[in-house]
Amino acid sequence: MSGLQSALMSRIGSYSVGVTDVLILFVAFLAFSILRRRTRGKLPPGPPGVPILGNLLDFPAEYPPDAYLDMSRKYGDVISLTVFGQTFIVLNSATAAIDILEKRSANYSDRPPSIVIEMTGWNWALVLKRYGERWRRVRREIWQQFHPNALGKHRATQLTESRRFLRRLYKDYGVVDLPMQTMELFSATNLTIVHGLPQKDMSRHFIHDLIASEEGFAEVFGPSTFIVELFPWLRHLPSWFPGMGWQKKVSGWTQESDALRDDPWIAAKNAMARGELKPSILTALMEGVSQLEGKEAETEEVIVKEITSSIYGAGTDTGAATLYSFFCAMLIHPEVQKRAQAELDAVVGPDRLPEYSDRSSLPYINAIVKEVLRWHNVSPLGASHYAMEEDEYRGWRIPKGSIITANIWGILHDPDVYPEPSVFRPERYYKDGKVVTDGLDPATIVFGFGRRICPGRYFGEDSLFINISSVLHVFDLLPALDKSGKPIPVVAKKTSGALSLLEPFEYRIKPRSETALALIPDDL
Ligand code: HEM
Repeated sequence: MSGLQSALMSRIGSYSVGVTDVLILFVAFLAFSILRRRTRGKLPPGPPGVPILGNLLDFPAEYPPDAYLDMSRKYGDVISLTVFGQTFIVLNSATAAIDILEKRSANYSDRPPSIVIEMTGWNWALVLKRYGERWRRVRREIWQQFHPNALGKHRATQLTESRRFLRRLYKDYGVVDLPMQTMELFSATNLTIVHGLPQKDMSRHFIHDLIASEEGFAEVFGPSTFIVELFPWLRHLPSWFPGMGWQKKVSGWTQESDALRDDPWIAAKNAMARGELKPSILTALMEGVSQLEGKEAETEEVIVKEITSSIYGAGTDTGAATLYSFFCAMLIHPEVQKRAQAELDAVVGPDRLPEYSDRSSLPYINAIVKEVLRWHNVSPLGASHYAMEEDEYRGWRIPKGSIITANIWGILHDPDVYPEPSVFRPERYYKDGKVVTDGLDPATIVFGFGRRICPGRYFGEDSLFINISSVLHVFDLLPALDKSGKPIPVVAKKTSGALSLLEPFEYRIKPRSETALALIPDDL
């Protein structure tokens, strides 16, 4: 049973008081919905559903993006599902996602309202903020730091952290697992650029905060499925009251969300007090705060914390999970690895590591970056958007308050658009020694749409470029061997969830030569 399905079921199951009232409400509601549907135009097609429950049982039990793509073969690229009067619209083609979420962004830039988000305080994170003044302010500040012309100032840190990553990959091979290695890389890069933390304060503690907060985040990130969303007054009942067990979960998630927001901030404040904080996004923003006093200063400080934590929260595990999938792709496709290394040998040569200035001369590496983003897209359903007003698309009605999901994974794994979608093939975007996307660039899809499009997209791609090129320049990535010395086959198995990871796989790492190994600085 899918998260949404089981949670909605449990909503029904856990409601034990006033069943008759609820039934009357449902019947009245059903009559009202049928009448409204008849008079106000049709919703986009979708499974027919059943009385009362609507499409509750149609929500996919297994990996939803694949199931939505299958559904779209029957009903078309825009499908609708309705549960208790809430319309969910799933967009399964780039055309529909761009038409609705991008071209009509003025109407679709809100996020679904959620009492659980309010209760947990998760709305400090930009990605969950409702559309409005606070969202605009936080987003503007983040964009100023990560638009294409601002990226140059971050590159020295990205390079240093990338070199450290190479060293740890080799030195800690077999001691620290690869998912943790990639998390350390992105965590350290962000904590330096965003918070200005000195090297000695880089702790796995912040990574653990991120991992610990994932369950609660996943729950609030998808449309929230708690009974309190239907009956808001339940939030005022004590947690010992029958049926209020969910409140304990919410309280745990609140603590985890607070820790993710506050821990790097506290570490930065401590480092500042010791005079050890480095110039960073945080120090630049706090300079502005230091000119203010009283309440105004307090409010501004909260905003700065929301900015810095939003970047750390959104930009660490997404990058790490994507880079992890790159390693998997290289083990499965040694021919891609060899072709990339030939390009690196020709352009960069044996005497140095790749630099950002090499990027335009490394089209095959750039094609790999695009294919990594597509092949294992880590945010398969993106973030939900919310229709602020009623709308019409291709003659269908999109009611005000509809929750709109772009099936990013489905769009990027549609065999009609990307033949043999499960095969990792950078050649999809590589022709005659150039990157040619022919309108198929995954980077225009994976980062979402419209006014809510990921503000870290250029920075994310920059990080992937430097790390992918550096790893391939120095190392051969190989499957692990079993006891009899045979390579262990690697299978890319994805996990379901708001952030999709690849399940762990074993690997070996081998320096391409002594000269290549010697390129990794040991004094960083
Ligand atoms: C491979 C890496 C990444 C992927 C696949 C990714 C994907 C996404 C997606 C799908 C969204 C939702 C867009 C929408 O609502 O339509 C998003 C939002 C966001 N991303 Fe990223 N992202 C990545 C890296 C980053 C990085 C490095 C940063 C920070 C520098 C970042 C910061 C954010 C923020 C703050 C939002 C919320 C934007 C808003 O709601 O207005 N992301 N990202």
